[in-house]
Amino acid sequence: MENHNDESINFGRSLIVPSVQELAKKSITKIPPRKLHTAAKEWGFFQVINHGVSEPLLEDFKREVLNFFKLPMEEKQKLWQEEDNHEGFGQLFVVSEEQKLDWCDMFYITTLPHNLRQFQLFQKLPPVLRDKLEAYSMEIKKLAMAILGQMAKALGIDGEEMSELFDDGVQSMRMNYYPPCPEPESALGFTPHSDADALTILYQLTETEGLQVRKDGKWVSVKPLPNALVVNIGDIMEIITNGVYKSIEHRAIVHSNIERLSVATFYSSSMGTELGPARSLVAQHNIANFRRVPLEEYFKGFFARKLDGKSFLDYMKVEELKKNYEAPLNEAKGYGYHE
Ligand SMILES: O=C(O)CCC(=O)C(=O)O
Ligand SMILES: [Fe+2]
Repeated sequence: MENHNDESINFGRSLIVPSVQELAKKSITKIPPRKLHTAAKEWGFFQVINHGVSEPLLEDFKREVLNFFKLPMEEKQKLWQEEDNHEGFGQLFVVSEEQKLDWCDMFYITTLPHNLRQFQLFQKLPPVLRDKLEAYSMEIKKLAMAILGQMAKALGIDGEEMSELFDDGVQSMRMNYYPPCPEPESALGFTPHSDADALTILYQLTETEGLQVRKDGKWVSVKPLPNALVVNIGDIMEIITNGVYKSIEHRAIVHSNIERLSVATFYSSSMGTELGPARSLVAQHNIANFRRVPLEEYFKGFFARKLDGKSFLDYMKVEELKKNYEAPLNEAKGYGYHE
């Protein structure tokens, strides 16, 4: 008898992969490293659902942050930034009177490790907010560690090196309030920038669209999904991965008739560590694309500048360093990087 299989046409084949619908029912720690790797490499931005941060906690934290921004000005004033420290209510990256400002009020606070906290500021927080913030900070650290662990696995970064870098990492939070703006076309809520940290986990508290990501030269909106968290790669991760993952420029736009709120939680490597490409990756790549500096020096340099795209990361690039060496010594110092 004739075998029909011999004649049947096969137009191609594909590797068998798991059902993502089934995968999505499990928690983030089960995301196959390859899927995460592709999202991190191609986009540098992705949303996670079933991330393990409980819905009641997200709701409670949201409510407390909304109330926090509704406090009367006299109350907020007690939590305002001081001349010599940028934690509290106010604005970041303002270095001159002439600079164009963002249409945004923010509250910035270092949450981890405990010894880096400004205890004065913590003590002045409304007690319920403080409780919820503690719980949220812990959960977000767990999530960040799970994602970083999976990324390290996908990249082949040595587990011990990763642990040394991140177990005691620096976590800070930036709560953003974007009020309605009378001229939304001529203002921005948040100027285009990449985040300085390793991994940012952003919680969009309102359903208002506003976050935009630069992808192939176009601004793409990140739609707020209920209970989802937005994850993005920061400059430190670009450096640690020796450039395999890239921090992505993003911005926030504002609207004429509606407010928007978000909380970005930044996770960086530990304070005592040196920032540079992971040694286990440099060994694989045979080249280091970024130089090494103590993390503290990197942060001080970052915060001393006006935010401007990804240009601070360029400073860390080895080619950039070479260019500097060719320049006369006084110009080479002109970056304003050292105190
Ligand atoms: O509000 C947003 O969606 C963006 C906030 C942001 O990029 C940041 O806080 O670094
Ligand atoms: Fe950001």
